[in-house]
Amino acid sequence: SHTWGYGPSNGPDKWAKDFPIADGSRQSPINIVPMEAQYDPSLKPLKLNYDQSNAKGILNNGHSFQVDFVDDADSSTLTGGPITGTYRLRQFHFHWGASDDRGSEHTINNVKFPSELHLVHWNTKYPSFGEAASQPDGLAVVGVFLKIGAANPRLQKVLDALDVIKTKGKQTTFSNFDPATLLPGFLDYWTYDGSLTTPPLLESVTWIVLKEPISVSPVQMAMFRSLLITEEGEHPYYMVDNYRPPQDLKGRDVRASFK
Ligand SMILES: NS(=O)(=O)c1ccc(C(=O)NCc2ccc(F)cc2F)cc1
Repeated sequence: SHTWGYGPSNGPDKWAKDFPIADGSRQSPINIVPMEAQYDPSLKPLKLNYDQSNAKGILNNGHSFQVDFVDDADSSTLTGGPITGTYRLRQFHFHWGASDDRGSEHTINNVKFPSELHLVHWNTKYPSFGEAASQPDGLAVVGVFLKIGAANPRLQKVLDALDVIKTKGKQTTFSNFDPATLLPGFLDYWTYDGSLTTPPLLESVTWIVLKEPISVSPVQMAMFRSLLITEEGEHPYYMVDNYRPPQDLKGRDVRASFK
């Protein structure tokens, strides 16, 4: 069976065939309209406590690249914000475009950013990521927009590792990296109930989308686009436009942590 992707024959408009939840009631991403978000004074500040020694490896999975973390203890956690309890960092990854005018999954007033970072966490009330991924309160993903500007030195360490994971299935060790260095100065956020933005599109994600973007330079964006979705030896296709467009809100509320 041909697997899902972002091309004309296996892209987001085709996913509902194999994953009917694609047409569900709490799908992600969404377009965020700040004027329609409700300020919720009961929302707590986000607490992201990451241990840089938990970084394990970096992998090209054929539709993005991700940095995986050791998640067998509460050493890299997300607490506070809209969530109750403790969520453990599992991995972070990005989505990006073929050009700087697109690439993010969430949009703000229909404005697309060139890329979006996702920090994926799972609720420790469940025994594993896989278990949590099937629960309505199982996952929490922090989304961070990347905006074209000055080169981002903290991002550069991740990008420098890409040349050894060019093709699908390649991975290498990646250690001593604190993903908190990728976060903007202020952690104001919007939050809503949503889903994974790639198959299996499970409706288990509390989304926490930061208002403040981080910077990325055009040269750094070109490094994202040098990755391949194809395996070594296959005809090469570049990994670009690996973003799902915004989905219907279907009556959901979007809350803001700030006025
Ligand atoms: N872009 S996003 O942040 O919304 C996102 C985050 C994680 C995953 C994921 O882990 N997929 C594989 C996967 C692995 C195990 C499992 F049980 C479920 C499952 F989706 C997919 C999308």
